[in-house]
Amino acid sequence: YNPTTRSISHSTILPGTHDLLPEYDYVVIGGGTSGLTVADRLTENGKYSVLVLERGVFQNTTSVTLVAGGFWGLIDPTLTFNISSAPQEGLNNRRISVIGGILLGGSSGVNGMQVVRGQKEDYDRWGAYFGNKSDWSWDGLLPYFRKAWNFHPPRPELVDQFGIKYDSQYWGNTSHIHASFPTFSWPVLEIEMAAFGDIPGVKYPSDSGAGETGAYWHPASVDPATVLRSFARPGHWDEVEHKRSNYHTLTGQKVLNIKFQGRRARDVVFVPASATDRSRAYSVRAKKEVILAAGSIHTPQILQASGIGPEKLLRDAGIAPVVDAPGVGSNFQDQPFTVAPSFNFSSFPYHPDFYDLLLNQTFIAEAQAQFDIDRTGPMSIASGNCGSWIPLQVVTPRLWSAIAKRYEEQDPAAYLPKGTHKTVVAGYKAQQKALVKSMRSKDSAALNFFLRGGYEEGSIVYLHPTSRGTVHVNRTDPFFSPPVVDYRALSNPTDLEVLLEFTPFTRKYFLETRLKSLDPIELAPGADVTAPEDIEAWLRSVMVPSSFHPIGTAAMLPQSLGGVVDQNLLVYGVEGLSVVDASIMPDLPGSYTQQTVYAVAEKAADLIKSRR
Ligand SMILES: Cc1cc2nc3c(=O)[nH]c(=O)nc-3n(C[C@H](O)[C@H](O)[C@H](O)COP(=O)(O)OP(=O)(O)OC[C@H]3O[C@@H](n4cnc5c(N)ncnc54)[C@H](O)[C@@H]3O)c2cc1C
Repeated sequence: YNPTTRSISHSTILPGTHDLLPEYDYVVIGGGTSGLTVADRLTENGKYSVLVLERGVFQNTTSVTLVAGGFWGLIDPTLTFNISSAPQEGLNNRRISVIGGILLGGSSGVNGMQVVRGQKEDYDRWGAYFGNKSDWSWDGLLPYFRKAWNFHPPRPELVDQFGIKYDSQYWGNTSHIHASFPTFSWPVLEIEMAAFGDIPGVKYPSDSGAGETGAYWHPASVDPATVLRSFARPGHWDEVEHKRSNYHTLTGQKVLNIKFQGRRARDVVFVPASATDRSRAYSVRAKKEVILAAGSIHTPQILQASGIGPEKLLRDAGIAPVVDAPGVGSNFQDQPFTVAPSFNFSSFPYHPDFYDLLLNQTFIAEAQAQFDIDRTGPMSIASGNCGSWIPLQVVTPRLWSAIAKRYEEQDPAAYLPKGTHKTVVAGYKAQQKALVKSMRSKDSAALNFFLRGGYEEGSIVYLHPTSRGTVHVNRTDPFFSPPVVDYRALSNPTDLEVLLEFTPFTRKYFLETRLKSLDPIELAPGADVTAPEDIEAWLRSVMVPSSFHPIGTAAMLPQSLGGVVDQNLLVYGVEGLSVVDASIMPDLPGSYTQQTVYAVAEKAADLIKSRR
C-alpha cells in the first residue's frame, strides 16, 4: 500500500513551450489554490481550452502530503518563496519572512490544513461595499462553500468523547477537496474546549461552518481515504487534467507581465522560473480572458508590471501605465500572530499529548506503527482541529465600546501611507465604518485561540487588524526582483489598543476557568509583566504580522473606493482580465483563508463562464 504514488505519465504537463497551442480561450496565471480550482471548472464541459502557467513544479514528496502535525512544507525551501519584508517600524524594525507556496497546488500544498470559515457578517460586509443587493454575501457564498468542500463527519467515538458538534447542511459532498477529522485526538482538548464555556459570552455553534462566533471543532483538508493532504492539485488537477485534451499545464514558468492590445488583455509573457533576464521570454495569447491567480503577494506585482497600478509607482519603476489603478498593492492585510501569552500546565494528568508526537521517541514509534497498519491514530492529526473565535465584547467587556468609539472617530487617512490616493482613503473609510460595526457585534470574532492539545498552549491570532500595508514592485527591478512587502504592522494605534486586551483575556482563560486546576504558569511575557507599556514592549519584540493569510491587494470594491476588480472580478479599466485569488478579498474574514479562497474560486468560475 503506497498511497503517495500516482503515475503522472498521462498528464499534459507540457515538456516545454514548443508544445503550447498558439492561443487558448483562457490563460490562468498561477496554478495554486484558486488557479487550479478555476481551471478545473472551466475545462469540465470541454468547450474551452485552458492553459495554466505555474512558477513551481509538480511536487509530491512527504513534505507536501504528510498530515501528522501539519506545516511540513515549511521545512522544505523548494516548496515556498520566502521574501524578507520591509523593516517594520512598529516591531523594532524587524524584517518578517513573507512565505507562500510555489508548487503546483500553491499554498494549499504547504498550509496548516485547518479548514475554518468566517462569520456571516464577514461575507455580508463584502457585498455591502457595493450596496445592499450584492450576492457577495453569506447567502450568496454558502452554495459555493458547499460546492468547494466534501465534508466527512467525525467518527462517533470522537463525537462522544469531545462533544463535537457538526451539521452537514453547511457542507457539500461532491468536491474532490476533502474536509475531514482525525481518527484520534488529544485528551486535554476536552477540558480546554470546555474552559472556553466558563468565560461569559462564549457560545458553542452547531457547526464550524455555521458562520457564528464561539468555540468549535473544525475539519482539516485531509483526504480520509488516504489520510494524505487534500489540496488543489490532487483535488482539481490529478483527477481530471490528463483526461481533458483542452486542459494544458506548463510548470516552472514565471509570468512577468500581461500585454494589452488597446485596453484588451491579450498576451501573457513568461520566462523559465530561474531566469534573470528576458532572453528566454515567451508569450501566449488568451482569446477570451487572462485570469490572475498568483496569490496576494504576486498578483499585485504582475498587475503593476503590466502597467496597472498607482501611476507614480509605475513611472518610478519605468513601466508605461495602461491604467492608473491606485488600489493595486494597497489595502494589504494579514492576521498577526504571537500576540498573547503562552502558558504551561504544571499539573498535567492528560496523556498522551501533542508534545509526545514531537518529542517522545517511543510514542512516535508507536504512533507510526499504528498509522502504518490502518492510517489511524495520532498521525492522522494535522495542525489542529479546534479553538475559539471570540468577539471583542467578550475579549474586553470593559473596553470594547471605548476602543470602537476611538477607532470610529479616526481620520481615515491618518494612518495610511502618506500620499495615499483619495479613492483608497475612501475605501478605507468604508472599511473603518464596517469594522467598527464588527467590533460592536457579538457575531463577529476579533480573537482566535487555536488549540494544539499539549501541556503548553498559546496560539492566538488577531483576526481583523486595522493597519494596512502595501505590496509594490521593486522600483529598480520590477520584473525579476521580488515585490517589496510592507505589512506596516501596528501603524494604526487601534491595533495596539485591541492587542493589549488579548493579554488579560488569555490570562483569564488559563487562570479563571476550570483550567486553573492544572496550575498554569505563564511562560511569556511572564506573570510579572502587567503594565500596558511593558506588554506593548513585549508585543513589539515578538509579534509576527502574518499567519500566512495575506489578502486585499487587488480588492473587490467599487472603483471610487480604490477597488481593483468589480463584483464580476474583472479588473477596472481594461477588458479580458480578471483576478480570482485571495487578493480580491476587500477585508479579512474572521477565520483563516483557505476555505474562503476555494469558495471564491468556485464562484469566480461561474462568473467567468457566464460572461457573454
Ligand atoms: C504556510 C502556510 C500555512 C497556512 N495555513 C493555513 C491553514 O491552516 N488554514 C487556512 O485556511 N489557510 C492557511 N493558509 C492560507 C491559505 O493556504 C491561502 O490563503 C490560500 O491557499 C491562497 O490561495 P491563492 O490561490 O490566493 O494563492 P496560492 O495558493 O498561493 O497560489 C498562487 C500560485 O501562483 C504561483 N505564482 C506566483 N507568482 C507567479 C508568477 N509570476 N508566475 C506564475 N505563477 C506564479 C505560485 O507559485 C502559486 O502556486 C496558509 C498559508 C501558508 C503559506
